[in-house]
Amino acid sequence: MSKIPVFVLSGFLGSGKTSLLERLLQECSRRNLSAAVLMNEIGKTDTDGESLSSKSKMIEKLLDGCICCNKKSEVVQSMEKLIALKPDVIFIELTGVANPEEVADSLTEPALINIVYLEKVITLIDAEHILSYNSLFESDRELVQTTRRQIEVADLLIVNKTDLVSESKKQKIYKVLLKQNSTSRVFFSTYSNIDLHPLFNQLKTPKHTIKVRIKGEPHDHHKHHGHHNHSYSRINSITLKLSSPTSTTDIETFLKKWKSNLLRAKGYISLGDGTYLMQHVMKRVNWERSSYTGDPYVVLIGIELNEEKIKKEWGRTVQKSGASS
Ligand SMILES: Nc1nc2c(ncn2[C@@H]2O[C@H](COP(=O)(O)OP(=O)(O)OP(=O)(O)O)[C@@H](O)[C@H]2O)c(=O)[nH]1
Repeated sequence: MSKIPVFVLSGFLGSGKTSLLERLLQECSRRNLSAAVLMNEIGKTDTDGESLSSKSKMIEKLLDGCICCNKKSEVVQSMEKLIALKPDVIFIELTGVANPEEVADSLTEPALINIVYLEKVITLIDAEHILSYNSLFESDRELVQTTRRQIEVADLLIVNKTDLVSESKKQKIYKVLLKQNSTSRVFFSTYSNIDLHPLFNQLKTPKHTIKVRIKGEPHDHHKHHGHHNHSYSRINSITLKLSSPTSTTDIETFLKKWKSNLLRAKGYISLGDGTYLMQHVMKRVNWERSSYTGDPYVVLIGIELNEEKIKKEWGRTVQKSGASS
């Protein structure tokens, strides 16, 4: 029996992993390949899963924690559930603050090693923000280290969001990436739109040996005297609910208040004329009409977000919207 190829999709918060996953699922369906997905979200709620559930029926979700830290023990169980469905290929989308090595390591667990193999670690790079990570996260060396490892261990680097940067910035990013990982192929894209043929054509010759190819120093978290190499350091997430329609201005004003502590926010929000998927990466906000019918919510992911303060401010924002709607 040939082993099932596993693609690990890595990259910092908001870099374009889900956009790539959607393209990969479309390509699988075009090729009549059944695809299973293991999704991991730091928060308790799963915004991306809503849009993906129409594209794959084989989805396992690990919420409220990071697959490479406190959820690591559950990876094997989730993978076994997916394997039982006999997919042709499995995609694992990591949280933006996960270290892909840890997941690669999980695939070598006895229960999985003879059934799956790591085909590729693909790391998405947010072209707009990558060059500011060092200064943005200067107080959090662990986070800087994680973003570096995501680049260093990648088999394929996709510099995404190139519509938001100049040609000279693209060249600068390319040079930085080459320094950190000289063997990976580098693609430039918008909305994670790359030529997927080479990725799939290679799958015609299934491999029979596990290939957990980690570049650089071998990493063994057991050597850290029992201290697991956590990737998400001081990152936390907060889920906020809202019952009445609000406005984009109120939400965006609320989001701005948390400045650089807020790295990512997403959720389904009802505005006057229907429900929207709101996506916020660093300072940029996108609103997209959605057919979501569940209860509206927003998830905030950031560095040491002050839950009490945020919930209080949210209360004021929601009340204001409620009063004016
Ligand atoms: N301008 C622009 N926006 C993009 C591009 N790619 C993705 N986005 C937007 O960036 C936001 C985040 O994209 P996702 O694909 O959800 O990123 P992600 O890495 O899965 O995000 P998380 O896993 O939630 O951290 C969404 O609003 C996308 O529509 C791009 O190339 N250009």
